Amino acid sequence: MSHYDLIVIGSGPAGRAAAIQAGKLKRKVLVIDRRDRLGGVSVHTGTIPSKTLRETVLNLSGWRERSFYGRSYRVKDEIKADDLKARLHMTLDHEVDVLEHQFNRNHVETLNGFAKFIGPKEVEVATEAGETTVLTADNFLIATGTKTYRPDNVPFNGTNILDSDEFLDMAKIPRSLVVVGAGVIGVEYATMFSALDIQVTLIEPRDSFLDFIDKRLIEDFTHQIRENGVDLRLGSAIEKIEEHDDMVEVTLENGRHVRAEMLLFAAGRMGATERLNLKAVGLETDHRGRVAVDRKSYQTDVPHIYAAGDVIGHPSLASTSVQQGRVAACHALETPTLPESPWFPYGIYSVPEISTCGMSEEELQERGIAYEVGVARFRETSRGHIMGLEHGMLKMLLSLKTRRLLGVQIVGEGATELIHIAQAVMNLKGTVDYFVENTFNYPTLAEAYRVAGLDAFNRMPIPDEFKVKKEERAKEKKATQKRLKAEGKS
Ligand SMILES: Cc1cc2nc3c(=O)[nH]c(=O)nc-3n(C[C@H](O)[C@H](O)[C@H](O)COP(=O)(O)OP(=O)(O)OC[C@H]3O[C@@H](n4cnc5c(N)ncnc54)[C@H](O)[C@@H]3O)c2cc1C
Ligand SMILES: NC(=O)c1ccc[n+]([C@@H]2O[C@H](COP(=O)([O-])OP(=O)(O)OC[C@H]3O[C@@H](n4cnc5c(N)ncnc54)[C@H](O)[C@@H]3O)[C@@H](O)[C@H]2O)c1
Repeated sequence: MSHYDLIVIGSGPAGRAAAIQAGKLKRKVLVIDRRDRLGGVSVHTGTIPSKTLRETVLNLSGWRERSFYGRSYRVKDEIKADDLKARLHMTLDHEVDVLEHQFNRNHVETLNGFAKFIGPKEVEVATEAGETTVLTADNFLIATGTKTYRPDNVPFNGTNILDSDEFLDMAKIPRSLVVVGAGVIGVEYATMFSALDIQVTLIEPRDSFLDFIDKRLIEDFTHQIRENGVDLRLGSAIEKIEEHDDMVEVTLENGRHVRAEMLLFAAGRMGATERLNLKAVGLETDHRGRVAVDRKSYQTDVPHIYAAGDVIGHPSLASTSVQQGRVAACHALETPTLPESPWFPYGIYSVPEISTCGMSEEELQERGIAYEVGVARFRETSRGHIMGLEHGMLKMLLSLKTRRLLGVQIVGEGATELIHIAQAVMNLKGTVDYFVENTFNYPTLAEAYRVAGLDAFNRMPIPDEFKVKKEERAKEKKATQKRLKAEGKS
């Protein structure tokens, strides 16, 4: 029976980062994944495919050029499912290739099969062929991520009533699409397909959506997506979903009906822990199948078993999963490491993009923090004119007491890249003065930071150290007059 320093269950971003970290520390590490290809949800059905699809949609539809050439401008007239899939396969193959190479270089062993605990330091791995292997380790990392939430009353059929894992496999692009759930997944896919000129209805039972984003930004975003053709129905709980003559019909509790060729059900995800047999190690999960951990070390209640990534819940991002996996491996292998920074960005790859870092205006109000706001619109920047941007804004929130940057919210082109300036300034404890003192490349969208910074700066009280004292100024004036007189110039 093989024994390891660390066994990682799941090869998504958390498992991958943990395994490579263990390899760098020259420890014996094994990654088990039930899929025959490494990479997890992130590479195969989540982050990478959805972002590749977005890029393909924007390129083939000519979306970014339409403000110059009109709404009917297209790079390719008839876009088919195969056009979308071609680039997807190339990107995924490349991602898997890079990952396998990284594992090889770092002596990370891999095994394909379903893992379950059979004892505190023992897992059994079952292959698809029905063979089983038992392996032991000093430490374990549960990085099994999530699976889609599929309630029994939704008649999933794998063809036109799909969850988000199946969605990218569609045989044909529908002419009309209903997306249920205006969470991050629902909003991203709804807006991407709307950019392909597909009639999209986005249904959300609650009266609001993406509540962790600043309300003003969401208002701007809602206006834009409605203008782009998304039929957003908030406060619309679903009574039933049925299939009639190749069409999907959604009956809403308010009595209204929505019909479309395809339905995407994107109402959240559940921790993939059901088959791990966590009872065998004395661990429990919450109602969504998630495992509780100490948020600094990622240790579960069983000290040699760690958990990281989506399986521990919020924030459930590939980006944060990577950090968590690395920190967990270091802790398990008793190696000091740098902690995670407090401020990390959210990126929503909708059309248009949204990205935020730090607090929203609502959060500042709840906490009773006195603040000032600075706003810049992309159409007011030269880069925005060059790119033909009609929309897009950056909103900056600053403490009136300390002048520190507390939050930045961006909607529009390049938001997910631009946000890292805010992240750096916030983590380095920067103030509004940073944006006023520093020169930005011109013409860039990043210049919006300077514009928003100045907007707030002009309304903020000037700190004492910047104020030129009256007496000092009078003294200076006198000294200058004296000097000029002595030089015979006055
Ligand atoms: C459509 C979509 C788009 C997304 N877009 C973004 C984005 O743009 N940016 C971002 O940061 N995040 C995004 N995310 C979230 C991101 O994909 C997840 O945060 C990330 O994949 C979580 O990584 P993880 O390491 O927890 O595991 P996962 O990537 O979920 O991988 C877990 C792996 O464990 C395996 N596994 C499960 N159970 C077992 C078992 N018992 N035995 C063996 N193997 C097992 C699974 O097969 C899987 O391969 C998106 C998610 C989705 C669904
Ligand atoms: N760009 C990114 O970072 C990115 C992209 C996609 C997904 N993700 C991650 O994936 C995870 C899952 O995303 P998600 O959008 O599926 O989940 P979510 O929890 O973000 O959103 C689910 C939405 O569905 C609604 N809903 C819940 N039950 C419903 C029901 N029965 N009928 C109709 N609507 C219902 C909820 O009100 C909510 O608005 C998120 O945690 C997110 O962080 C991240």
